[in-house]
Amino acid sequence: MTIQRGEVLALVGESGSGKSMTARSLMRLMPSGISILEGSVRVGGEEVLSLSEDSFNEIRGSRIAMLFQQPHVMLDPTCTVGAQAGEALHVHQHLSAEEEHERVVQLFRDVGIPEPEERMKCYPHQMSGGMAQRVMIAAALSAEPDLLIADEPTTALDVTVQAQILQLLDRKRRENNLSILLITHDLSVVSAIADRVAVMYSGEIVEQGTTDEILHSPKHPYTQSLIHCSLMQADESGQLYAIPGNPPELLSKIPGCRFRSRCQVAEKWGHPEICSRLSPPMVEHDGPGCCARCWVGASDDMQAQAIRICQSDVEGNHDGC
Ligand SMILES: Nc1ncnc2c1ncn2[C@@H]1O[C@H](COP(=O)(O)OP(=O)(O)OP(=O)(O)O)[C@@H](O)[C@H]1O
Repeated sequence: MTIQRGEVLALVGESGSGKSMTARSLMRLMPSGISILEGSVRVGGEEVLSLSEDSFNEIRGSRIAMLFQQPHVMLDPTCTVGAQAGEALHVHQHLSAEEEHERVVQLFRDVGIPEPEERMKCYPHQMSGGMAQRVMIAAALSAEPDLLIADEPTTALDVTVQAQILQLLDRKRRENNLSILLITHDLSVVSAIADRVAVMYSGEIVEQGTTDEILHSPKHPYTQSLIHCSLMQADESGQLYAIPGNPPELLSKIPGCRFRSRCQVAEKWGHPEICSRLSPPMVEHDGPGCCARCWVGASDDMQAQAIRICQSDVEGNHDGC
């Protein structure tokens, strides 16, 4: 994924597809026992995956910040919210206690927390979910990061508070030219705030594009099914649409497309054996940055080559086209 300055990229996909783990990997906040085996993370062109833990600490919280789903779970119940919101300032900007206090008051005011001086003295349990999330946003933005990773920031909130928090994030993105990676499975949130969307399935990005293209003209069969599900439409028998089957185990290595066993498009397509045997290529559609990992949308040449490989019954490790 690439996120431009001031852009909101939504990362969507069903539960368990690996969205949160991807976000945590960017921050190097994986659960214990999990490590990054391969890949690359660049911030403003600088590769940060190879940095030492000390060097990465300079970036975490200052250039990349993270906002989590349940503010009451993430906030420390034994510390005042003012102290917690000032922590990144303390670590990264080395302000005096007085300057830090002033800055937190400003931040609280900026994110819409009324009576900030008073509220700073509160403990998390004394705040509503919406106010606690505003504290988290103030804390995350305190060191003026370039990128905010927001993992389901509104899922635990009711719809009116959800709209306020989205408005706040949208305003901060415009004011600070902030880039946001927004993780969600709520497509109404995507349409409200995202510029572009990346769709994840079973640990892989299977499609990327502008919000308009993904929501109104999705190319990948999984994205099409996801949007169909979100419409909550019942069929003639009154059944709500659901994607049949379950995703494969994330760590399982399976030949071909990971969505194959649930894909209704492959069934109707003339060459489903390709989908079962060869890993699909990422195919560009409708201009740069819009692409889908599916054989059905591949060029005639790519499909012909894949058919030849399948027909010649070569069993080697064909990865992609
Ligand atoms: N790259 C990976 N390598 C190995 N295991 C992974 C990887 N990504 C995710 N997992 C495993 O899959 C589980 C689900 O991943 P994750 O919580 O990131 O999914 P999610 O899409 O954020 O789901 P939800 O929407 O329910 O929060 C993780 O607990 C982890 O065990």
